[in-house]
Amino acid sequence: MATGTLILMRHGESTWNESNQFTGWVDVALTDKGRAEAKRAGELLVEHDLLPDVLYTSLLRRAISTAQIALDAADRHWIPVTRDWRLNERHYGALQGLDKAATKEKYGDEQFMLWRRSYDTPPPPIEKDAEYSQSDDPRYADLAEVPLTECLKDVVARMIPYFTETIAADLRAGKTVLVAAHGNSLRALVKYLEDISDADIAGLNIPTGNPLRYDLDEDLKPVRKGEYLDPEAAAAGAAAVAAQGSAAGAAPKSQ
Ligand SMILES: O=C(O)[C@@H](CO)OP(=O)(O)O
Repeated sequence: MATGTLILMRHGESTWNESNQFTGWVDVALTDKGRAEAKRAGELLVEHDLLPDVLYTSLLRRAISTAQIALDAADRHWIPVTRDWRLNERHYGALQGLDKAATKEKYGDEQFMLWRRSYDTPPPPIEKDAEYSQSDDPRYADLAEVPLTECLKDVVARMIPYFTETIAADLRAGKTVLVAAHGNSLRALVKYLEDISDADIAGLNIPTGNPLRYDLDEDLKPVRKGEYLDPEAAAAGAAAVAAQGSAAGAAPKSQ
């Protein structure tokens, strides 16, 4: 018997996606293209008759704004919202703010890919008083410790208990749940849902602003692989994310 429906949505293009900078917990805004992607995502929800009952977002404005624009387009701007730091992007440590292509050039392909996509190698920690540190950010005042860097394994450790203990309750109640989050926090959740190995998860990239649908059984396991509502755009978007850091992967400028 199928239970609730889970929709995962990475935020639309951000200003630092456009400028090709490592972002992590830095709270950057959407570009015009990102806002257009968010609106299109909302239209896709309507076209697929997938109207969310509840929304979960990270504490970062690119996810918050994307969800708000998408839900507004779907006339579901009024649904209950829960925001939690556990859905935040992976903290990118001392790489936050750096240009991806310059970082790849400086440290080489192998180190660059280890930091970007390995399961358990975190980037170097950020200094607590660095420009792009979140150590003094009031939104994290309740955390015992604000991360100074994270690898994907660390994100799995914070994200999956939140999914199984909190989000799962809404899914078990039969609700359609929208989770608006980030490339790497959603990679952690997809890894769990689709039981992807630590090695294979390196090859998974999540495109911006394209809802990914999961129908779950009563054990909250997907009855089939996740399906993007716009599969063609998703394939192109995932390839563009994978190529970031190379000249060919530079994000096109939004108009
Ligand atoms: O910079 C980041 O925070 C993430 C997502 O934009 O980048 P990457 O895809 O390189 O992990």
